[in-house]
Amino acid sequence: MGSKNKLKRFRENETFSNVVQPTREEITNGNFKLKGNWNRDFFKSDKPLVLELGCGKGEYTVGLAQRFPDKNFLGIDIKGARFWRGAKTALEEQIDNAGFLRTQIELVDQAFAANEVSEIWITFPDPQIKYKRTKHRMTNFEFLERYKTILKPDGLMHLKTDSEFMHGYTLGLLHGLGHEVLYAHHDIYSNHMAPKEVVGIQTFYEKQYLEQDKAITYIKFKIN
Ligand SMILES: C[S@@+](CC[C@H](N)C(=O)[O-])C[C@H]1O[C@@H](n2cnc3c(N)ncnc32)[C@H](O)[C@@H]1O
Repeated sequence: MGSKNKLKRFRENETFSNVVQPTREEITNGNFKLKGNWNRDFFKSDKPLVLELGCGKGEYTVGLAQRFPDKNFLGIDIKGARFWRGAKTALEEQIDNAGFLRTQIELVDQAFAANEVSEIWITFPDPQIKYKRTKHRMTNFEFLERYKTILKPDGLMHLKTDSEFMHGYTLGLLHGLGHEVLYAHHDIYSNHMAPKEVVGIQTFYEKQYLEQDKAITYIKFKIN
């Protein structure tokens, strides 16, 4: 995408009522107004709050919001020019239970209060395979701890990825840490038992992997 197009999207994001773009300082200074108040002040409705981390264009945020009007969905990504797509679609189609937050996933435990979140979807994260990149892997121990602080005690986690490495790494970690795996499959489109929302929504990255005939994996789990 050209830089002119990006700038246009950045400007439009600023006018979108369903987009929040706080500075890092606004989140980390301890006074972030939306922390603990996402339903009351942003969605203006009291429903279970579901996050999509690394949402890209926001296919899951928008797709799930359409399928589950009784929940609120917030897509999070650092790249505003990407989620512009999902935000614009949600506005045009008047999907008022979908929104977007531009921030670093590392800050989730400062952007949300304890027990504020009911579910977290992680969709096609970069697997960060190299050893030195382990700290950026979105299901590593530190990230799981962050998710745990904001999730309700019975909160659900969903990981959808094409990466066999990410799938195996996460399963191993969950097993080792004694977390509860509720469902796992290494090739969801070959499994007729796969949950509808897992096979019924395809993200931008996912479509490219499917064209390359790659298997798509999924894990649903709880963090104890
Ligand atoms: C491989 S893409 C997947 C996007 C989308 N979920 C999809 O499946 O099409 C990973 C996304 O995560 C975002 N991302 C990666 N690390 C991040 C971080 N630490 N904080 C916020 N966003 C991040 C990137 O900007 C990118 O949009």
